[in-house]
Amino acid sequence: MNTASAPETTGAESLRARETLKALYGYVRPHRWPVALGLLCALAGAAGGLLQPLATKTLVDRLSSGGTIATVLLALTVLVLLSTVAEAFGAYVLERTAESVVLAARRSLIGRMLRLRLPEVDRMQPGDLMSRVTSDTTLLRAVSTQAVVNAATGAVTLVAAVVVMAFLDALLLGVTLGVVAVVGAGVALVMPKIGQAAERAQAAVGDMSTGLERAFGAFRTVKASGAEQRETARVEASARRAWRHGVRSAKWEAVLGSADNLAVQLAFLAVLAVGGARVAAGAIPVSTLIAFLLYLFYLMEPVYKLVDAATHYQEGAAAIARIKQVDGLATEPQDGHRPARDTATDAVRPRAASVCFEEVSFRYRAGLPYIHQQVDFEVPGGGMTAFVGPSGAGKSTLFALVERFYEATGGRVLVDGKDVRQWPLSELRSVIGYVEQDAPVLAGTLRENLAFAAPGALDDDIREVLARTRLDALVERLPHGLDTLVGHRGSKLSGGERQRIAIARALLRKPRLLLLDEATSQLDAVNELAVRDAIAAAARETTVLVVAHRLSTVTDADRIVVMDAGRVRAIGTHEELVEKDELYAQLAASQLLTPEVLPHG
Ligand SMILES: Nc1ncnc2c1ncn2[C@@H]1O[C@H](COP(=O)(O)OP(=O)(O)OP(=O)(O)O)[C@@H](O)[C@H]1O
Repeated sequence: MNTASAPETTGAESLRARETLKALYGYVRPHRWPVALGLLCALAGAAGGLLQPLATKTLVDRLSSGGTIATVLLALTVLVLLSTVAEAFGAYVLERTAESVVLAARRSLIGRMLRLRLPEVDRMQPGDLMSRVTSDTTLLRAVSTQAVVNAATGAVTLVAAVVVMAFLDALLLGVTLGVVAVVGAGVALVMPKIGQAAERAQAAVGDMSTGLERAFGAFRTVKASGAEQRETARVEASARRAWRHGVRSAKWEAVLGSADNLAVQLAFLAVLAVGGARVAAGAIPVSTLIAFLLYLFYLMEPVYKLVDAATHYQEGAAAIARIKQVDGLATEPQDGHRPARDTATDAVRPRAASVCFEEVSFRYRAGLPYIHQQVDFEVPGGGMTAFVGPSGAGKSTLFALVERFYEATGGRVLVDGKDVRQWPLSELRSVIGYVEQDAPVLAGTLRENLAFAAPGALDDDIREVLARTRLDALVERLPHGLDTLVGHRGSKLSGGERQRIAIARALLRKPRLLLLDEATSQLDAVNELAVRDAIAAAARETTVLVVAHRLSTVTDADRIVVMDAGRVRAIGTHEELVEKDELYAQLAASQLLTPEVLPHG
């Protein structure tokens, strides 16, 4: 058997339990006073219940001795009313606090999500990450408040009832505890199964979100590929898995739910038998047996509360484990710099930034092949530098290293002569305008999209940039102008419009370094010419780096860097490279720029 790993597993589990309790305490701590108030109300309600059997005993005793019962009845009524009000108020305070706990957990998760490092997001599924915010946090609701209070009131009232029962008759108490202990042992065995099922159900909910996110992310492709049914089946499979584990958890919860009842019923029978014999023998009066039996049923409540608390703890522990997993993911450093520079109102004209790669090697993760090896080039401030080369050569990855989405495995990337790792991250990014390959547009209005990277942009600046990127005609055409909604991922716009919006967004930032990754690939000839003019104008005051497949768009560049298989092959102007670099000459020839250099033969 697997004896060697057994102690290790147990150790890890007990550590997990400690961590879970610590995390739980972390969630409850800021709300300790409302939780204490809820607890107090619950205890007041429970105390009312605890006194009821004693009052009943007094009532029976008075009846048997021919005394009046009006005062006792009145006291009983007041007791019932007060304990009901206390319980209701306590329940409200706790529910309110539970919502606050969920909010706090969500805020902390949301705050973390968008600061995650790119490599972490690469290896996680966005849908699963989202379900931790939307679904897992809801499981904290019960465990952080109701379960805490149930555990406390359950334990206190259980002890109080046991003490009173001990005074009534120690032997009967012994019988009761014996039965409860046997059932309790069974409960302890079942408990971890609920936690396990809950964790698997939550993971399946995460998979479900991932499946839906995947399908909506390529909605048109899904439809065009006739893949609706397959994708539906995929998501449904996760939904069924969540159902299966949910049902498994429900099964064990039902077993537990009946356990408290079973314990009390069995104890009732045992007490009835033993107690009956004791009454018959004259060892105890009948009123004591009645009071004891009433306490026995009263025990049901604290036992139920304890079982309920333990069940919620198991579910909550599963959610906490998934939430804490996000806490374990690496985030980008936060520095004091303003996240987005209000460049629109900057009085000082920004300086063009230089870029230098020094012997840079890079791979996305240990174990994966190297994308860059010994990449070495220098781009002075200003002008336009183009990166060309076959697909997969590592051109876009260069930009990812400049933005410090990923960090070089070896060598240094310098912006303005300073290693990007020495720059405060938000300051580094605030000097860069970046148009990524797919030119994403976000759901919202056109204005929001344009001002996304420069929230303080003035209307005049927006107008100027719109004209430079030839978007002014589009804005006039749109029903609500700049305030028109562009749809999910800009679905209501054409590909070329989306690209021009992405370029306008980057220009509006007035960057010192502009990174354009295949930014004009979807533009028609007229728009492309206009946008190229806008980029050329930007290159007079900014350093512009472009990745381009169509060489026609970069022949005017001040320098062209030819990349191949993660290395720099050659650097020069178009004319120089046509002369000196075979790969570039072939690329140029295949794009009909220089038919005379087509390979001979
Ligand atoms: N996040 C990532 N994780 C792992 N590998 C990646 C990741 N992004 C890109 N790659 C791999 O890195 C290599 C270089 O990609 P990159 O996007 O830099 O190439 P490129 O020269 O810009 O290509 P293209 O011209 O087709 O856009 C590719 O082989 C790609 O599969």
